[in-house]
Amino acid sequence: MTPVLELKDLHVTLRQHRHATELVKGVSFAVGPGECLGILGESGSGKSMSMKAAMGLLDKGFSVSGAAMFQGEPLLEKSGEELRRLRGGKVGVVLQNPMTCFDPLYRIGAQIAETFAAHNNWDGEEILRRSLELLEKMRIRNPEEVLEKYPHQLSGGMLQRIMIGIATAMEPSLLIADEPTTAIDAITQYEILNEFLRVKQENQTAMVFISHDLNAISRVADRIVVLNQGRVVDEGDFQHILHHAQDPYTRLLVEKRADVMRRYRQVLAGKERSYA
Ligand SMILES: Nc1ncnc2c1ncn2[C@@H]1O[C@H](COP(=O)(O)OP(=O)(O)OP(=O)(O)O)[C@@H](O)[C@H]1O
Repeated sequence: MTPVLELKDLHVTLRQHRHATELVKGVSFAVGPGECLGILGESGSGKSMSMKAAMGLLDKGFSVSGAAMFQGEPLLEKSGEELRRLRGGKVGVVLQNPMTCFDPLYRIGAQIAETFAAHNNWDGEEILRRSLELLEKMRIRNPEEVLEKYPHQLSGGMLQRIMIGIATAMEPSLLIADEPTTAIDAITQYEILNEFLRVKQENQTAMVFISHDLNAISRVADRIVVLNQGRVVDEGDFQHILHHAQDPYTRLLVEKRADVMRRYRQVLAGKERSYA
């Protein structure tokens, strides 16, 4: 089966003055329909850069080589306009900083409606119904009021949820989510991750879920790729990463998680004793 997304020996180099710095050094992976690939790695390891390069989101200072294929078509050969059409249509992209994805001058409702209208032939009533539905799915209270707000009137977490809502409502073939739950509290995060799982199962959406949060990744990802300094250093399912990861940073994340789980069990045991 043709993967939905495939990166083959992807390199990204930043050229500044006469200096060239290679930031992504030959990354390869593939994601199939209904599969979620988690990309784990510390800050600066090249997680965002790899996906931005594939989706044409880097400016002219960066040169990209290798191959990135979407449903068998080469992405690196597509024009800026073709890639723009793909994003928000067949490919949903949820970026790290939600503020940059909204226009400060327009109300949230108008921005959701614009995205819906650009990619569907829904009438005004259908757009309003779907806009309210997406806010409700993202656990946003008073959705009618929220549609009337400007971006600066909402919290970062709310904007992040709205962005996830828009991307998932478009039922894309591929959803790329870069640290999508960083600004969201733990309980809402749990519900949002369920929404990712639902979309993956119901629509057979392929997903790339970028995070440095091993717990979040372990809930949604079927397979995990670990990046370190622009290279893939570990790859496998969650159990493999938990027990056999070689990379020191991955080990550190795994140990930190084990430590949290140990303390959680101790607290539970303490509670049980005090109830006895
Ligand atoms: N606009 C830029 N100009 C110059 N270097 C950049 C730029 N953006 C990123 N880099 C560098 O590219 C490397 C990879 O960055 P990238 O954003 O992919 O990291 P990341 O793994 O996604 O981490 P984070 O989670 O912190 O975003 C880092 O060394 C970073 O400093």
